[in-house]
Amino acid sequence: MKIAVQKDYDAMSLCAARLTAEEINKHPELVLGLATGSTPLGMYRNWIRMVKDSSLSFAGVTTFNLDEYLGLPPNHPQSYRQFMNEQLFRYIDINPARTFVPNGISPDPLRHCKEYDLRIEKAGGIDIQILGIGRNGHIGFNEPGEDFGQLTHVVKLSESTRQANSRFFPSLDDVPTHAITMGLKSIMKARKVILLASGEDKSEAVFRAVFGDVTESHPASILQLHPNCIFVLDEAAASKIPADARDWSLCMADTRP
Ligand SMILES: N[C@@H]1[C@@H](O)[C@H](O)[C@@H](COP(=O)(O)O)O[C@@H]1O
Repeated sequence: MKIAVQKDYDAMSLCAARLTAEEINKHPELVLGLATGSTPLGMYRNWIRMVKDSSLSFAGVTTFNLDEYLGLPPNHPQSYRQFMNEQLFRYIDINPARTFVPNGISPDPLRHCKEYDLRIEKAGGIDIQILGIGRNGHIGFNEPGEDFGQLTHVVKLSESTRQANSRFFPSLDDVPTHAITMGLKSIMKARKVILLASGEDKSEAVFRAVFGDVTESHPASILQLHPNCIFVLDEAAASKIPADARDWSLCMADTRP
C-alpha cells in the first residue's frame, strides 16, 4: 500500500485526478469503479475541467459504481445514480450506456447483484477502483462485520452510516435501511485501488486501515492485502500517519504539503 499525502482537499483532489487521468490517457478503454459521497467530488470536478480543455476523454471508458440505496429509483434525487449523473456524467463525454450503477428498485435484488458481477466480468474487470471511506471504516457500503468473501450483495446499513448520510436527506427516517454494494471481494479484484480521504474525522479510520489488524470489524483494513493500492489523503486525514510511512514519490511537487 502506498500513501500519498497532500496539503489539503483541493490538492488531494488534483493529485487523484492526475493519477487516474494518466491511466485513462494510456488506456482509453479503461474500466473505472466509481464512488459517491462528498470526498471524490473534487476529483470529479478536475476530470470535468480536463475534459473541457481536451486533456482527458471518457469516450471509451466504462464505469461501475460501488453501491446504491435499496428502494430508491434511479431518478430519486438522493439516489447514487442521480448523484453520478448530476456530479459527473452529464459534464463529460462518456457514453451513458456504459455507466453502470446498481438498480435500487430491481424486483429481484439478489439476481440483480449476480448480474452486476457478471457485467463487470464481461467488461474485463475493474482496472481502477475509486473509494472513499466511512468513519467506521466502511468502503462502498461494506459495514463492519461484513464477510471479506462477498461480491455484490444486499446489506443492512449501520445506524452510524445512516446518521452520517442523513445530511443528504430531509430527515433520518428518509434514509434507506438497506443498500446494494459491491463486496470486499469485488473491490479486491480491481487491478488498482485508489482510496481518497479528507478531514480529521477520517484520520482514525485511515490509521486503522493502514496499521490496524486486517479484520472484518474494520472493512478498509483488507486493502493492506491489495497488491496495488494507493491512499491519497489530505494532511488532516493523514494526521495519524507517521512521516516515514508516506510515499513522497507519488505526490506531485505542486500538490505536496
Ligand atoms: N457509500 C458511501 C461510501 O462509498 C463513501 O465512501 C462514504 C463516505 O462519504 P463521504 O466521502 O461523504 O465522507 O459514504 C457513503 O456511505
